[in-house]
Amino acid sequence: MPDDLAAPERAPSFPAPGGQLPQHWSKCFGCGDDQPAGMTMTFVAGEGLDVTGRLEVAKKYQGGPGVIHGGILTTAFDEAQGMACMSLGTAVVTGHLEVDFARPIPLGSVLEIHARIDGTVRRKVYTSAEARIVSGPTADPDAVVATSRALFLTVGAEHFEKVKNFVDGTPSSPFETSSV
Ligand SMILES: CCCCCCCC(=O)SCCNC(=O)CCNC(=O)[C@H](O)C(C)(C)COP(=O)(O)OP(=O)(O)OC[C@H]1O[C@@H](n2cnc3c(N)ncnc32)[C@H](O)[C@@H]1OP(=O)(O)O
Repeated sequence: MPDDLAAPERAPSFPAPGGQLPQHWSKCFGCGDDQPAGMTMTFVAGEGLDVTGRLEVAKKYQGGPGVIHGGILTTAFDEAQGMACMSLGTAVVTGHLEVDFARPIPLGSVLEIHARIDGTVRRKVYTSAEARIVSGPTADPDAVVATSRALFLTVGAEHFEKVKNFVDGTPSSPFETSSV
């Protein structure tokens, strides 16, 4: 983490604390409601540059016997930290993401992921997040079961222009911050 982090302003377009965030794109595997294979994560805005996301760990997300696949949890962290970046009011993409898997997460759990922006340096947005099981066989809202850090880069519309011929569906942008 660099020591010259700036503390960005929360964008006026970002929902009020406790407000539901709209999906950033209906075909998104993480949050879209028009993606049959997707995880349909939902998010609520925090007080600052942060969000709390919810994921129901369905049977189809099994990796090892009885537990969530590590890639699914990684995707959930990507989505949650990306949604926290929506508080900037600027489109971002993931540049780097890392996850520490601290405890097994059984199928049937409901995960809450709290994600935040820690600061920015030029176009670089540094984020972090942690996951807790709030419902299910091993629920303990005080225990952190996994943590993540990520680096997002702010991008302009030209980033998505390069791949526009491969888009499946009609792009929508509820915050007017993202081409997808
Ligand atoms: C929005 C809501 C939720 C979304 C959740 C899901 C998000 C996603 O999954 S996005 C899809 C996955 N990500 C992608 O497809 C991105 C693919 N990568 C790229 O397009 C490019 O590498 C991109 C845009 C990240 C960076 O490229 P570019 O814009 O040319 O940046 P570049 O000029 O090289 O670097 C800018 C700065 O970032 C740094 N940087 C870039 N990539 C990295 C990296 N992987 N690790 C560390 N630093 C990096 C550079 O060192 C540079 O730092 P500095 O300002 O100190 O010199």
